[in-house]
Amino acid sequence: MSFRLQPPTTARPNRCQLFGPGSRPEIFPKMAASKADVINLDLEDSVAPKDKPAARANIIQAIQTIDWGNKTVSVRINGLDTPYWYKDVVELVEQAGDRLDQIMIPKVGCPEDLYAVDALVTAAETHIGRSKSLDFEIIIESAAGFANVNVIAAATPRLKAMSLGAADFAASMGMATTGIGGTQDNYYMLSPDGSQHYSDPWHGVTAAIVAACRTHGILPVDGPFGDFSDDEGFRAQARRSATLGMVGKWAIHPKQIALANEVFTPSDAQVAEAREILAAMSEADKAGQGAAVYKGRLIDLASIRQAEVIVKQSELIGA
Ligand SMILES: CC(=O)SCCNC(=O)CCNC(=O)[C@H](O)C(C)(C)COP(=O)(O)OP(=O)(O)OC[C@H]1O[C@@H](n2cnc3c(N)ncnc32)[C@H](O)[C@@H]1OP(=O)(O)O
Ligand SMILES: O=CC(=O)O
Ligand SMILES: [Mg+2]
Repeated sequence: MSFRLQPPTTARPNRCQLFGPGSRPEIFPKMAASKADVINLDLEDSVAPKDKPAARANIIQAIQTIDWGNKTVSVRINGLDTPYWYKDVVELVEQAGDRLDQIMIPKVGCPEDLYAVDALVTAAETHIGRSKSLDFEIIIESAAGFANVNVIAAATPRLKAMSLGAADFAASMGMATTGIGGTQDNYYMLSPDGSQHYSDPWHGVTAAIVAACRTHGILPVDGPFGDFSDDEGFRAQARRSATLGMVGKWAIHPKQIALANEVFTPSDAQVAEAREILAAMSEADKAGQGAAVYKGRLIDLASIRQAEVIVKQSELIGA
């Protein structure tokens, strides 16, 4: 560990973020009744330009009137390259009330994007005397976002979570695909025997997001998987993200909620093994040893930190 200690990551369940267009208020009660940890009411790309004002009004009314339980309630605003975002911010802060926990800022490319939104949110909060400070989450979904992810992660203490947006990311990077996440047909390695092995085109940016997030105590989240008919494709993508350190994944259809919760909730077997490792290391400590053998493999002080990740995650979720 560096002399500069890694801060603890925001402590909240964030296994599944369920999205719904702000222009479809009839689904809001279903979203509230779902098993998603985070609700993302959308003002951005799932809402047609002519519907933006009505979507804002729908969302503000729904935040005030629907019982969202203990979910994190977040609204995705429009990007800073549009004429919509400032009204999104001002109307939400001034009218939505304290049940609004967070706004999601899409297509963030540099820390100054967050500085600008922070300045506007701070002014609006001060103007109305809002007692609860609004949190931010962002989407990394551009070449600039990828290139600047580390400085973006340090931009404001409001920032609590960061998602990978595979669709816009692919477009911005000029990737030859129309798929939203998952395996891509042409991204494979050829084995000596001629068989194809698929690689993960999202690996680089995923690892960069996780590193930036963990450095600054922010939750790293995997974004959308577009083919909601492909459960196994979703699971495979989510398992890769979880293995790399992400804490959850978006659901763009209710079918995907259970899949995300399944992958991002540590299994009983994982938790039991983590507890056994902690117990074995406790015994080793009593015997004056820093290393021990568990099921035929080395465990040492780093194994304690690895096991604690799983135990803490299960305790946070209450699994
Ligand atoms: C790349 C990105 O930016 S992704 C993020 C932005 N995109 C979004 O927010 C899209 C979110 N998803 C949706 O809008 C919708 O799920 C769609 C368009 C994909 C599919 O909608 P539908 O055609 O209504 O789906 P479908 O008929 O399978 O719905 C089944 C049930 O789930 C409900 N439902 C659909 N979507 C949602 C949702 N997001 N949340 C809660 N319930 C939903 C339907 O109302 C329906 O309910 P019912 O059984 O009571 O009638
Ligand atoms: O906003 C999400 C994306 O994939 O683009
Ligand atoms: Mg996007």
